[in-house]
Amino acid sequence: MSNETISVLVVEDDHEQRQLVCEMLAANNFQIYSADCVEQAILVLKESPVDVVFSDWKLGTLTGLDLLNYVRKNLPETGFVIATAYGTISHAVEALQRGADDYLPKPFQRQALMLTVEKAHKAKLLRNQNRQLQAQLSEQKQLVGLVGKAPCMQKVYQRIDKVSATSATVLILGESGTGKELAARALHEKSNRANQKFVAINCGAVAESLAEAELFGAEKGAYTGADKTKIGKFEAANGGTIFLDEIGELSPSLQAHLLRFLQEGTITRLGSHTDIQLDVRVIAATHRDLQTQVANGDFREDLFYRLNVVPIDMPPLRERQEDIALLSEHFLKSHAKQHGCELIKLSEQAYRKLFDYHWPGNVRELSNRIERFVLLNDEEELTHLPSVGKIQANNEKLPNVSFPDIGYNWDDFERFCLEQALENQQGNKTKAAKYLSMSYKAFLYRLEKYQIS
Ligand SMILES: Nc1ncnc2c1ncn2[C@@H]1O[C@H](COP(=O)(O)OP(=O)(O)OP(=O)(O)O)[C@@H](O)[C@H]1O
Repeated sequence: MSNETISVLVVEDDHEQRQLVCEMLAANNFQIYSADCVEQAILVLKESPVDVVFSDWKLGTLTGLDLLNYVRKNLPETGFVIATAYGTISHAVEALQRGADDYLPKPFQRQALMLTVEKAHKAKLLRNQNRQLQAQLSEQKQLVGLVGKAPCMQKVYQRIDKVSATSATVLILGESGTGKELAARALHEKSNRANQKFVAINCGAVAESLAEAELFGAEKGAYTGADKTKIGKFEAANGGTIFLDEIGELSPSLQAHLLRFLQEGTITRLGSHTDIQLDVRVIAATHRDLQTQVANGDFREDLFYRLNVVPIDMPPLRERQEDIALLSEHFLKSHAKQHGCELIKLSEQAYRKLFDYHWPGNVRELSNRIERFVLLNDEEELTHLPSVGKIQANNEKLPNVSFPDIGYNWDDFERFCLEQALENQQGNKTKAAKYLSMSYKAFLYRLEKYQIS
């Protein structure tokens, strides 16, 4: 390794020793700074941060460890070597534990001194490189994160920024496709749990009979077919974040379990009596109006308040028209890359039509439409968007349902629609999903939810 530019601060209270070490290093073309105590060393470092600090353990009233603490706190990348007296191996161990790169027992040979200083310098370069890579990575994360500059999105970013440093429970509200899951991931990635797991679960997509085991785990034999212990999503997320999508779909019994976790930080696996303490941040989301669900008695009020500590509202796309061009460009690029297609541009007329559309499926719909455009390169197809007028006209085609005064159970109604659609299409699920203008996956979710076979 070239040592032409390596700068070393030698900290030693014994004048002769200091002189000797400095001379040895200078003879090998290191750039030398020196100090005889911790205080002076700090002054030197403030003026000229060096590549490596070579410090004696014993320095008057303070020790090399005090200097090491200062360096790790204020100049964390700097290499650090500590020289220890013969027979004081415990000092060496302590220094390594506190972040020194190496230690050198006294007395030492010139060669050993050179090797250890070079080793500390290498460690410094690695830390430096690591920091640069981390910075690049977080830049890339931003690129795959939330796109949008509208003032209502700025508010979302500010909220995310403010709460990401805490472990507060967050409730993300907004229509389907507005980016609730993306916001939850952004929150996790900005938090100090970023290196831990982010576990997402759609509460509406798990059959009720399996939901407890899925979320909280189950002991072997807890239910038919449980032939081994199952770790639930909460346990899997320990140390990290759990994202509970469609929280409004949670059954009353699971609402009680979740409330207990939020109050006490513990869960119990199905079939067990032992509490398990966990450290999991909860982010919940829903496209439903939870307050109405509370008023209707479908959602526990106490749980609602526990979840609603910090609400984040994801604005619908029609309320941030200024972001449509930005998002379109983003999806043109990302889908072209994903499918290995040429990057194509949209005409001004096409953009105008996109701006005028009301986007009931929000950003997801825009992404899907642009993806189709990237694959088919058919601008006419992309801009052939149903107008608001047409949607209203469609309302006339709705079946004439009369609602009884005593109210109506939404779940019964949904089940009724699913069964009718299946009957109408002679049990063909693909056709029934199409009949209800629903994706096949969404249709299957609901069949499973209502256990319609
Ligand atoms: N601001 C945004 N920037 C870039 N992509 C976005 C943005 N918002 C949403 N998307 C994309 O739109 C799609 C839907 O987003 P997401 O799943 O986060 O929405 P959601 O609100 O959780 O939907 P649902 O309520 O249906 O679960 C995803 O592909 C996501 O990457």
